[in-house]
Amino acid sequence: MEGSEENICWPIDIFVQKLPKLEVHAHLNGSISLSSLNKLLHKKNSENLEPVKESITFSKRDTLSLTEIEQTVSSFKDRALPHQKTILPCQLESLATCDVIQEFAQDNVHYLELRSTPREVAGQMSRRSYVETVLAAINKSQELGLDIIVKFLLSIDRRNPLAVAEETVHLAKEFMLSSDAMVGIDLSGDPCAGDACSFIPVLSCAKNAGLKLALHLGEVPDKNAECRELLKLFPDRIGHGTFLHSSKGATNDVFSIVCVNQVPLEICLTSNVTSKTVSSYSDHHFNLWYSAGHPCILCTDDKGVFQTSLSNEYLKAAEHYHLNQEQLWNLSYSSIDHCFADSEVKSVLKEKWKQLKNELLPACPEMVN
Ligand SMILES: CNc1ncnc2c1ncn2[C@@H]1O[C@H](COP(=O)(O)O)[C@@H](O)[C@H]1O
Ligand SMILES: [Zn+2]
Repeated sequence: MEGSEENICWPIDIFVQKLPKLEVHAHLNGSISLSSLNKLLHKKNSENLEPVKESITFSKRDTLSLTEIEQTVSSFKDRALPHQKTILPCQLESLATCDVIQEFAQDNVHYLELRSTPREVAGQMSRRSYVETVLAAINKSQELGLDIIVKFLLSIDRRNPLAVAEETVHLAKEFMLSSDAMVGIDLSGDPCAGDACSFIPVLSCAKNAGLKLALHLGEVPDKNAECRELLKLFPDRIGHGTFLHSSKGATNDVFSIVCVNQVPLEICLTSNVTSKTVSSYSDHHFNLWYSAGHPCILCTDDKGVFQTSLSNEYLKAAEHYHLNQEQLWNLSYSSIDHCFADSEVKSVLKEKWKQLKNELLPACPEMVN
């Protein structure tokens, strides 16, 4: 009966759109939508229909292997770049970043953490200028008056050599001194590639400098040894954590470190099912962790590649795990505690959420705070 009363408030698809949301796991280049990509490609040169059509066909498929995702994500925009003779990589990055931020804002995301791997294009863009460009685009979006706070994490791609990771952390340390937006380091890339443990010293250096750590951990099975070592860093959040539950093959010590420390999990439903690291929504680890009261944050991962939105991820949680509107609101609200903003920003966000609550859940006076 309670459920039917809630439905009187808003239909669920409208509710999830109106719900104020936080996005904390979004890879910049995987978040570029097809419409944005199309726009960028046609900005100066209209001959380049081929790569766009290709991307659309590729990403409309229902499932993608992790390797295919890697190829799609990392070449999503790069495939188009050589055709763009009149626009510089930095300009393209800037436009793409602005579009991604605007799209999240339109989806009622009021706080966004973007992450991206600084990359260089010989003779045209250094890793440093890549970081400067994204930060400038973030500043620009803040000046446009969009109702969204944006932060930035630099990604270490585990396929890259240690020297690149060292340069990445060096850049993050340097830019955090001049920009409030620079908040942390992410470890990502093909989860089967490279030796993630070799990055422990550099990750530790980032943490000691005051940068937050969000690590992709246990994205694929049989990585207990790697997870055990990386968990010794006490990451601030875990990306996916698909195989970190004892019932998903994690050893008891690995499982218990995550539980005891209440390390928040960044949950990407569509991404995991599409990339087949999880066989179905009913088999998704979110079910296990959420029902045990473990901190979970719904995220998109690569909204462009997977053609999703954060509203859609909340809708999926409602559909597959029978979360009611009050639970969805609480899930979004509790995510504020796990974001990488300072306590002042968190207070501002909590205030905003509380104000919006009355409009969103008028018929739910029994709601918890
Ligand atoms: C699907 N699950 C995933 N697992 C691991 N890493 C992922 C990922 N999805 C994306 N990336 C990482 O993000 C990069 C693209 O964004 P940026 O160029 O950095 O902005 C990819 O090349 C990969 O390293
Ligand atoms: Zn990810």
